[in-house]
Amino acid sequence: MGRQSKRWKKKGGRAAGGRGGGGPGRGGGGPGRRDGETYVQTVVDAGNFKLEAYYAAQGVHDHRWNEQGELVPCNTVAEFTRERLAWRNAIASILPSSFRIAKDVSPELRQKMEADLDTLLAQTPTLEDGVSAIRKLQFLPHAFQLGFDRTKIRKHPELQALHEWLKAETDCGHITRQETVSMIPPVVLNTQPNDSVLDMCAAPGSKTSQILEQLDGPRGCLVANDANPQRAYMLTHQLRRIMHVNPVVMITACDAQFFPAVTQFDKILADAPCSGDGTSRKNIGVWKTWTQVGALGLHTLQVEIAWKGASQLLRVGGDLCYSTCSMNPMENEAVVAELLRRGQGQLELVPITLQGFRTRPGWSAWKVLSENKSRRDMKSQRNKRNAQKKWEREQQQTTESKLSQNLISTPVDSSVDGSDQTLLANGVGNVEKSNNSTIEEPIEPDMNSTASPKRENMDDNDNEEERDEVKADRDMVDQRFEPTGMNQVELLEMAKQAGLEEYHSMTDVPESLQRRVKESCFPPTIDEANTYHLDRCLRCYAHDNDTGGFFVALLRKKGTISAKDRRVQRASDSTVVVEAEPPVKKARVEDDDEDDTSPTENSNTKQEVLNDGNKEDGDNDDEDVGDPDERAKGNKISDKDQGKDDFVPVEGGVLDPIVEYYGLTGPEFCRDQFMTRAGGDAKVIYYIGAQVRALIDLGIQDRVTMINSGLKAFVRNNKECDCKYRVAQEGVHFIAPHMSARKFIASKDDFVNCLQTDPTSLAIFSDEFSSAIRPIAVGSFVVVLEGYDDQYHRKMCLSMWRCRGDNINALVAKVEIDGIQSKLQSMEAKKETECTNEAS
Ligand SMILES: C[S@@+](CC[C@H](N)C(=O)[O-])C[C@H]1O[C@@H](n2cnc3c(N)ncnc32)[C@H](O)[C@@H]1O
Repeated sequence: MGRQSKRWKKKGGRAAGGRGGGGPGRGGGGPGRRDGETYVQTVVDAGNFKLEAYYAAQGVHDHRWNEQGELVPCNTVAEFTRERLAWRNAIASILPSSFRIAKDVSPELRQKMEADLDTLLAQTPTLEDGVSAIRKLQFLPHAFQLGFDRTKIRKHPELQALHEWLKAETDCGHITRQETVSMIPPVVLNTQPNDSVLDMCAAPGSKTSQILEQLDGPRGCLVANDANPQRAYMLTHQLRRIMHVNPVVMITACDAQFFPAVTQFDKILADAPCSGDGTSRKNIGVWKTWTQVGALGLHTLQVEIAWKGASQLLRVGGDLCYSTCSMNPMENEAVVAELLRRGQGQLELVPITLQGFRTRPGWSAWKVLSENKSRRDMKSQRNKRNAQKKWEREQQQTTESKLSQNLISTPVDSSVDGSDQTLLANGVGNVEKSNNSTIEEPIEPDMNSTASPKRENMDDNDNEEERDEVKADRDMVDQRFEPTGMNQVELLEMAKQAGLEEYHSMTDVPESLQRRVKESCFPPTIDEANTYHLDRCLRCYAHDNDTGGFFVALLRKKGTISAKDRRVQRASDSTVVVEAEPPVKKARVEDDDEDDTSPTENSNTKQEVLNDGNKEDGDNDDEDVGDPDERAKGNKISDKDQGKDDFVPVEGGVLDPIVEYYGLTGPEFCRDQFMTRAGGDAKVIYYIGAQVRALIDLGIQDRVTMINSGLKAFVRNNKECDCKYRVAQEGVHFIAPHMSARKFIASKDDFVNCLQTDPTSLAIFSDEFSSAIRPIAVGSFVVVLEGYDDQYHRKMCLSMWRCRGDNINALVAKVEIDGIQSKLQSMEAKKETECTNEAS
């Protein structure tokens, strides 16, 4: 695939995956849009000299791929420079889109989807020279990387059909958009269907959902944890959205380095919090804020998280995958080396390869570089910068408010160009007048800023002076970067110009930096390097596969690491390996689990059901969800709330009538797997995987905040019928196999007729189907597509409601109905093709 040379061209605000402010430029077309593009381009072009000098000095550009596809040293200045520019251009261009087809999509549907995609891409013009429209990722079946980025797909008229297709398939859960490099750790971890897996830093959850697909059955277990309860809660929604609700998942919120060792897992993913400089292609903040301090500051946390995983939470023989989206050896090889050092031979690196994907071997040597500034210096520098920004913002706001009053009350100034007049005509008075243009500075999510966007005057037509300055700045960057030779002295000189110093050991490190620079930051000794095989780690660079930057390593545990071994304390290091787990404060977060408004059941359907198809009463399950303000208090915990979210067994008095009504039986049926929430008054009954239940019995809930687990099996009706609980669509595929009552097999036509959001008269169904349904009492029942009654994983079951009168109603969200319809269509298409083939 030709590498995409496209540069940043997004409008301000949304430009780099950042959060956009309002104001001129939003909505496109106006001067703000043009300026936003210029602004982002300006930031990226101006670069971050420190970042570039740091990585040049580390040796990122020392190797290149030759024509035979081998990684060879750069032997000349020209080779080095070419390599550096290829890297620089790649990290400064926008990340192309990538996605994968979900594993539970049937082979027929997958074939149809891939054919649809081929057709769509055949109609797509080549938008950039040398950019192929799509490539299949060889290291993961049914994963694709497109030649264009998300915004281009959304906005380019000729990509409209592709955009619609991606949107529709994403909505019904058939594809998951995920960065190419983010797909690597689950591939490397190679989870088996019955494994127990811990994802230590899981939010927002792209890798979690991929692992979940690998588990592929009710016997495994996946604990997805994140320190931030809000993010962990988002993870629940994310998994729901892509319909990866599964009884084997438990979502927790806990500092991973203190995760309680109540059990040991087969596989662990430590996708650690990192400085994220590999994300420069979607996060403009990297260019503006990167310093080496971020990585140094995270090194200890990364070691502690991964060490906790490897030493205590991983079973002997199990694998831990450590990954970051950073290229920094402080966050990568230095962390892995420290794990191997502490493991004293009980941990080893496993060689990994990714088919069809260029990766570079991990390093055994690197430099420890830092600015010689104390925390206090850095803080005061930051404060000064923030004060300056605040002042600029205030000036800006004052000017804007004066201008907007002026512009509204006075005729349009003839110097204002046509675009601004359009804005005024549209009633947008909030326009900066000087230089006839405005610009929004994007706010990146990682900046934690809620301040209004700063604007600068950088109109590329009218402000040539400014543009020249930017160009001069860029030229200067390039000049500073053009080494005359390639030796380390020169590279270090560049780093020095950027304010960085090299330290060869802890004794070199000034006292003021000793809290930041740890002994474990330094490269291994020669003896250590010979046994660690750090070259088995993988480095992924943006220009090698047109992706983000990434690092991944796979560690296998060979033997037990005893408490004594774990109590390692490095003599010259202030890092203490924490043995005792401090009590984890449980946090309560907003939770809608008891709220029967999950996306899997549309409000339209619910209304019909509650009105029993006859629209007579307004008995509403939603009323019972508690005071939303109370529930949205964030992660503060009160004594009252303590343990309220915990999962507890369902009382016999509640479960027995359900078991009887739906005839729940069979060798696999296990009452213990039905649980409810302590504070939920049994409004929802969850179906929980056996291994997850075992974790609950081991007391995990006493040590971590439980965000969510299992899936909704039954939901209380508050409606007069023989059973208080109806089957929830979310769990129907897991409940139906155990049902011996109120379950009906439907022919394809009857099944299709069930797929309505409104109550449907039984008169339109076959005699066989309607005569089976008519006699049953008002209440919940389940329909399974003929031929799928022994293939529940194919998800052809519907939760239905027998209404009063002669109606039935599907309790299924519109988006899920669409998904099932598209599955049925592809099955039909496949059948037709087979018939045609047979006939010919
Ligand atoms: C790189 S992101 C993880 C991305 C995620 N694995 C995915 O694929 O979507 C790092 C995550 O670590 C979380 N985090 C930060 N410190 C943590 C800690 N001490 N323990 C657990 N999670 C932590 C952050 O909230 C963040 O969500």
